[in-house]
Amino acid sequence: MLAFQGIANVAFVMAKPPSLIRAEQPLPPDLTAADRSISLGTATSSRRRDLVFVVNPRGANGRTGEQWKRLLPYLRSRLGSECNICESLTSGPCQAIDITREAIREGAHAVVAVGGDGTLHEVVNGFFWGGKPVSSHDPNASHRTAFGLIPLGTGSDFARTYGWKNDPHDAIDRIAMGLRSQVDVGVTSGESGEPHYFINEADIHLSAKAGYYASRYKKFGNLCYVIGALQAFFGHQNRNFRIKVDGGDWEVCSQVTALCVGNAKFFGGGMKIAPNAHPSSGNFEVVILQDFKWYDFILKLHKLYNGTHLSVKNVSSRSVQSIEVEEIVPSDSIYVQSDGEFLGFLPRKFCILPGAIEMIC
Ligand SMILES: Nc1ncnc2c1ncn2[C@@H]1O[C@H](COP(=O)(O)OP(=O)(O)OP(=O)(O)O)[C@@H](O)[C@H]1O
Repeated sequence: MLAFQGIANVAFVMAKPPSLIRAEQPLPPDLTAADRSISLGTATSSRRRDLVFVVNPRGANGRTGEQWKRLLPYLRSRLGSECNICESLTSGPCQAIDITREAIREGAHAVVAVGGDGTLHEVVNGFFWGGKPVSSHDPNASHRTAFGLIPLGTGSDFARTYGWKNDPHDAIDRIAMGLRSQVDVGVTSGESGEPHYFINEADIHLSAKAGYYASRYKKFGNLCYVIGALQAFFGHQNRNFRIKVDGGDWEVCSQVTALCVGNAKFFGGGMKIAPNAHPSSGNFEVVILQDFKWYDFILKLHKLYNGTHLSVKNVSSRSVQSIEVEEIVPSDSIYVQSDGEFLGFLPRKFCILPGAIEMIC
C-alpha cells in the first residue's frame, strides 16, 4: 500500500489492488458520503491503473464542482472495472501542483486535471520540481505518469487545439481508451531564474494585461475576456522591444502591442492566436502584433478569432524553439502571463522542452 499524503488539506491513500483508494480526510460537504471513496470495484488484477483526478471545485465560477458530482456515476461505470480512482478537490490556488507531484512520486498512471486552463497549468507545473521532471519513488516503475484533462473551465483554451468540447463524457471516454502522446512543454524564467512551465501559451503586454484583468471577472463566463480587454486598453501604449530567437542576434521589434508564444493555438476564450502551433511540433509559434490601435481590434477581431490574422498588416509569425524578450527602454511594467497566470514583468526567456511529458489524448 502506498501512502499518498503530505499535501495541505488533502491526504489520501493510494493503495495497490485489491485495496480501495479512498480519501482519508473529509472532503468538502458538497460531496455525498458515497462519493468520498470513489475507488470503483474490487478487482484484484495488478493491471489496474491508478488515476488521480485533481478537481478545482471553484472552476468556471463553481460549475466545475457541480458538474464533477454529476459526472461521478458515469466515471464509475466507465472506468471502475479497470482503474483505481482517486479524487482530490483543491481548496485553493497552487494546491494542484503539490497534489500532482505527490501522485507522480507515488507512481500514478495519470493525473487528470478537472477544470480549466488554470488547473491544467498547475498540474503541468507539478510534473517538475527544481528544474527537473518529477519521477516515481519506485526506480523500477514500468510507466511514466501522464496527464489528462476533463475540460470544465471558463475558457478551456488548451482543449480547443484538439477540438475537445467541454463535454466531460467525451473526456472520460478518452481516458478509458488510454491513448498517450508526447507533448512539448514551454519553460520560462524571469530575473529570479526560477523556472515556470506552460502547456498552452505565454504572452506579453496587452493580451497579458487583458488576461490579468479577465481573471477578476470569471463570474461573467467568456465575457470576462472582453471586459478584461477593454480594461487593459485604458492607458495602453505600444512599446519597443528587442527579441533574440534561437540564440541568434538581438532584433528590434518596434511598437509592440502584444507578443504571444504559442505551444497550442488558442487563448482568451477561443481566440486562435497561434493557428500554426501544435503541442507536438517541437516548436512554438510566436505571433507579434505591432502598432495596433484600439480600432484595429474592432476591425480585425473576427480574424483573431478564426485564425486568419497572420495575413493582416503588422502581424508576423515565426516558428521558434526559444525566444528572449526585453524592452529597449525598461519600464518594469510590461505584463507577462502563461496559461492565464500572471508571471510578472519583462525581461523573459521562453524555451521549448520537446516531448517533455505524456498526455492522455
Ligand atoms: N478551491 C479553490 N478555490 C479558489 N480558487 C481555486 C481553487 N482551486 C484552484 N483554484 C484556482 O482557480 C484558478 C482557475 O481555475 P480553472 O482554470 O480551473 O477555472 P477557470 O478559470 O474557470 O477556467 P479557464 O482557466 O479555462 O478560463 C486556478 O488557476 C487555481 O489557482
